[in-house]
Amino acid sequence: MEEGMLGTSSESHFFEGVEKLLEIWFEDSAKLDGDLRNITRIEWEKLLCHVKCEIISFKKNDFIDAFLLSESSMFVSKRRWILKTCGTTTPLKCLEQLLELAKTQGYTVISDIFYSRKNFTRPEVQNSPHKGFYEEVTYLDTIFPEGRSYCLGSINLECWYLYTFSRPDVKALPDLLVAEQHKQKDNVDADPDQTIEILMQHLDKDVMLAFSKSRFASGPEATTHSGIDQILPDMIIDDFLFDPCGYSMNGINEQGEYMTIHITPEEKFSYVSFESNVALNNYTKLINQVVRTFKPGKFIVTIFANKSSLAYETMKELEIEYSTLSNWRRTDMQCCNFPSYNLLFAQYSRAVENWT
Ligand SMILES: C[S@@+](CC[C@H](N)C(=O)[O-])C[C@H]1O[C@@H](n2cnc3c(N)ncnc32)[C@H](O)[C@@H]1O
Repeated sequence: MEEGMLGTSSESHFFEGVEKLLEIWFEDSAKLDGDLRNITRIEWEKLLCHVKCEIISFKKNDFIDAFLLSESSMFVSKRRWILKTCGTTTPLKCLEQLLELAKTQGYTVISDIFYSRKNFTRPEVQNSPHKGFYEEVTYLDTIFPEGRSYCLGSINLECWYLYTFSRPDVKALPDLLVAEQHKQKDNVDADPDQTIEILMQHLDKDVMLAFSKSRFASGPEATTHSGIDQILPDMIIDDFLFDPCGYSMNGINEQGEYMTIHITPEEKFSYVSFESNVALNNYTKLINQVVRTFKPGKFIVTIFANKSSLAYETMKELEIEYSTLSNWRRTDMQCCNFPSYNLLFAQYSRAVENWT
């Protein structure tokens, strides 16, 4: 019964768990009280219509507003906006509206933008402009003429795409540029920032059973049973269990950090993503815990760290330590230095069946 429930009941059933991830940082606002969190829920709902998803839950603290969406999550801080959406959503289509909303808060200059995603399992079911990375880049280039695009990993197998630009590389949108690009380069990275993503596939069938309505009635039950609440225990969790299966959670803590996990448990296309900006000087323990919680057959890790972050100097150590773990075979590893961020990309597949 349970096997059938997470197997495909109809051969045509498919859900693209792989998310499109947009993160935008604005330069300090020209308005004294400028804050993206002043934007009303109604405005966000209108913006999300362009993406084709809805808000299903909301939690906030003094630092961050966390929206759980029908297809993943949105996090809003004073000058940073993150949108992560899966399925056949169209997040790039809300960009122009986002920039208009940001302008109402005095945010007219972008300091960093990151658009990234893993290769889709079924790119042919996506909607424009997400039918391929080239189409996405062409669309982004019409808005940000100075962006740069990259592909990490193996272009003919598994890969991860990134479109980015950072000041001082890039200016703001031509029509939104204000004349006050007065910050010195030394101040650009005043806020430490790091983001880790772990994108997992071929997940353990028994672990995935927890993320279905036939097993648990609610998100909190699945969170506790699976051990998700132990990954970063200081996070206040907002979780949701979809019917008949599927799970999403956001966590926020008093340091203004977030975590988010999204689970597509169907056996034929199982996928779990973990993302957090928690500040750690070594991510090995966190990666091990996430991997032990979900038991994937393969996964990708990406870590972005700017020059002020704890993680910046230790990314290389992480790589050395983690590649020595005997359970995993590293199939790819690349490091990139961008103007204000370092990026580590690594891909692993399970070498042995042993989960100890
Ligand atoms: C919870 S969302 C999470 C997607 C996320 N990007 C991931 O990591 O897989 C997707 C899962 O929920 C299921 N689901 C059930 N009802 C859904 C709905 N109304 N909208 C989106 N997903 C739904 C999908 O079949 C899938 O297993």
